[in-house]
Amino acid sequence: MDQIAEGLGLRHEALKEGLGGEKSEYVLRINNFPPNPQPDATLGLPEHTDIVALALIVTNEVPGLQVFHEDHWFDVQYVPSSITVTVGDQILRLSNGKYKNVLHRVTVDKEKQRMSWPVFVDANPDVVIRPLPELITGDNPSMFKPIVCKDFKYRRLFKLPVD
Ligand SMILES: O=C(O)CCC(=O)C(=O)O
Ligand SMILES: [Fe+2]
Repeated sequence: MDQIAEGLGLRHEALKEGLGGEKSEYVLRINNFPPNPQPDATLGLPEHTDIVALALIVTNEVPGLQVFHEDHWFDVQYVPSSITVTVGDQILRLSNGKYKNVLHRVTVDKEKQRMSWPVFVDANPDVVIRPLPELITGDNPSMFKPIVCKDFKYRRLFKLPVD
């Protein structure tokens, strides 16, 4: 988080503070993708962006994560002992669009079981998610309206429009 803040030319703590500081949350999800005899006809997870700030993803040795970039789906290589970091919707909004949320999906393997353990870095539910004031200038007006985190997540989960 500190490095991303630095990449935006901000104080190290700026992003973490924008997520609620010590009250930001870390949630571990365990995904199990059983083998599937028809891998081309099925997805483990359909395309989505994560409604959180960041995902830190650890997987077993079976590849499957794909990210969308410039009109193509790219396989994310499995690298032993590595953590894949993806940017979610909250960082998109806090960074006023400078860091893009990653559209991704998960494919299934014909023979092997895939497992993944993403840790989601999430804002405190009561924090107002808004572009950091340091990033708003005359040339860079705010691209997103402020919204309370729990309302944002509710609207995203139920596919309601969000400004
Ligand atoms: O399994 C993966 O590599 C990613 C999982 C994922 O995108 C998710 O749980 O939101
Ligand atoms: Fe995801």
